[in-house]
Amino acid sequence: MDSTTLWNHIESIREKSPLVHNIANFVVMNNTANALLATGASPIMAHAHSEIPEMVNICQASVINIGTLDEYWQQSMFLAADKASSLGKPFVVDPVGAGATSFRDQTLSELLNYRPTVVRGNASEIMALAKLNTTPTKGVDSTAESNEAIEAGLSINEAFGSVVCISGKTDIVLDGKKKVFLKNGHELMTKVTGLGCSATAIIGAFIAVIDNKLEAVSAAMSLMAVAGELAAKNADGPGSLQMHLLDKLHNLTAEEFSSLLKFSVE
Ligand SMILES: Nc1ncnc2c1ncn2[C@@H]1O[C@H](COP(=O)(O)OP(=O)(O)OP(=O)(O)O)[C@@H](O)[C@H]1O
Ligand SMILES: Cc1ncsc1CCO
Ligand SMILES: [Mg+2]
Repeated sequence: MDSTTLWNHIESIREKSPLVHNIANFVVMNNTANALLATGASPIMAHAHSEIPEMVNICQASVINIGTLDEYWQQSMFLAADKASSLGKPFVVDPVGAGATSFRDQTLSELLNYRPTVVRGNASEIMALAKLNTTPTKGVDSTAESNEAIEAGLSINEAFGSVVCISGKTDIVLDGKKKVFLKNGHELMTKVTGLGCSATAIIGAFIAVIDNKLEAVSAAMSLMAVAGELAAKNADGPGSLQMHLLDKLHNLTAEEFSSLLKFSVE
């Protein structure tokens, strides 16, 4: 895996424009749809029980985000995960606020049993998910560093086969064989809600078209972090960061990407 491979994957999303089904959350629904469009994908947000199986069937991947979970949406998520796994379609789970309440944890443990293609969360969420958490989750924000969650990520990969992404200052993407470390991004990204949710939605687009899932998730996270880093340079604060980020997801060039990307594989 090298910088050119990751860039080629970013271009393939722009060319193929996959249709991505999202069960998002009330906070980020608009932002994540816009992030997918800016990346070159085609988003559709849908959670009605009556249409989930058909929707999953026509889309190339699904994104399941538990951010504003309720009893109705919980069933939407199970329907989507069930249909995706029976059709062999890729899906990604964002365990927003894992460990905060037993309702979230029960929902997540059921979702994991459908063997998500990818799980992407911050360090606190990944540790809560692996039931190894010794640090209480502070709502939806992480209280831990991503490298503290590597063991937790590996245990999720071993139990459920998922590629695991732990986001933070360093984004870590792992499967049972390799670990990818991405050191781009900007601290200001933690001051805009739902950039992790946007990262997860973008992962949905990449797993829709790229067969190698470790590469797909690494390409998605490198796009998000490099675009965020460039956007932060032009931003006066969180409001303009969100605006510049959408622009950069859309118009990032090969030169910008290769000159900024900081990644390593172990
Ligand atoms: N301290 C940091 N420095 C640089 N980049 C960061 C930092 N923290 C997060 N990021 C970047 O922000 C993006 C979102 O990751 P983050 O870990 O904040 O997600 P999250 O906690 O799930 O966010 P949310 O729940 O608000 O969606 C990633 O692309 C990541 O690289
Ligand atoms: C703030 C917040 N609350 C539920 S979902 C969400 C968006 C970040 O995950
Ligand atoms: Mg999150």
